[in-house]
Amino acid sequence: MNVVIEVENLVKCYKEFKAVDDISFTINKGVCFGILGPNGAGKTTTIEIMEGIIKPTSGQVKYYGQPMKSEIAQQIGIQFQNTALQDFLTVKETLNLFTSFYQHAVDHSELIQLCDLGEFLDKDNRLLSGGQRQRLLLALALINDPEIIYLDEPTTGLDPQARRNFWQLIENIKKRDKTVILTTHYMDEAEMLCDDVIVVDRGKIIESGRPHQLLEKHFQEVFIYLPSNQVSPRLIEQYQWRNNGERVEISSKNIEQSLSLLMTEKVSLEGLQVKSANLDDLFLKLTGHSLRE
Ligand SMILES: Nc1ncnc2c1ncn2[C@@H]1O[C@H](COP(=O)(O)OP(=O)(O)OP(=O)(O)O)[C@@H](O)[C@H]1O
Repeated sequence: MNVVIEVENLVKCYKEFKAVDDISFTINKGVCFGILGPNGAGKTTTIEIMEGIIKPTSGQVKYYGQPMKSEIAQQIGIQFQNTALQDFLTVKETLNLFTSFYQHAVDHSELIQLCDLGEFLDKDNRLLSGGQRQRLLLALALINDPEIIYLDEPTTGLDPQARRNFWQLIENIKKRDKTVILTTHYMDEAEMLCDDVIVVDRGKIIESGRPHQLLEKHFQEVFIYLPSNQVSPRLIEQYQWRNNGERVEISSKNIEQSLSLLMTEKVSLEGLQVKSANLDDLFLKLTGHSLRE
């Protein structure tokens, strides 16, 4: 696979504080690459250095083996977390305005379809819902038909349905062989969209790879859940199951064996749930603290 971006030993200090602490990774063409981590981990600082918006204290970022040049900047699209949209302009007028900034721009009808803007083209920017605003910001990031697209926490603050709609748009962009770099602290989003991820905590990469490979590497077990009132304290103590008062968690390396044990012990299986580990569980395991803390 072609390497598009190489990040080499990136460090960013704010006085004594290291917001980014010696980070290195590569991104291949056509992948959706996730930079994951909790608030303050250093995700935005890292991608702002990659985008050329801020300078690193040391280290470098290469595009196609070269330091960033103006021709490469033309191939990059950025959806910022907080882009100020012009008041009193409609969505259609905003597309026209941004198109005028570029020599080459994508056909509007294609963008409108790709980002699903059709229903609110004549709406004033100030009246857009959160999801509509994010779809417009995505369209603006795509207006110059970039090869590389940066999305910084694109679904933060959206309701679950709007998040899912947005994921579909990103899937559509991925199908066009674009390279997408996504920061997020939503692990379901990363699992759904990302081909490769780095997990960042306190400015350092603590794990990297394909989401499903990371989960296979770190978890051989699945989790079985039962309502607490169905499991006797004797069993909980004997098998050292976790009990949070509402439900009992049974970590199982062999689900058939665990289920037959429960049946032998005459535990009711009503309301039983089985869950595989996800990236949230991985983060907790790696750092000892949850992503949402
Ligand atoms: N200009 C600055 N001056 C001083 N400290 C800064 C500056 N910018 C960022 N930081 C600090 O660097 C650390 C990393 O910030 P960054 O915004 O990169 O984190 P993040 O992972 O993107 O978090 P979030 O999910 O909240 O956006 C934070 O502790 C932040 O307070």
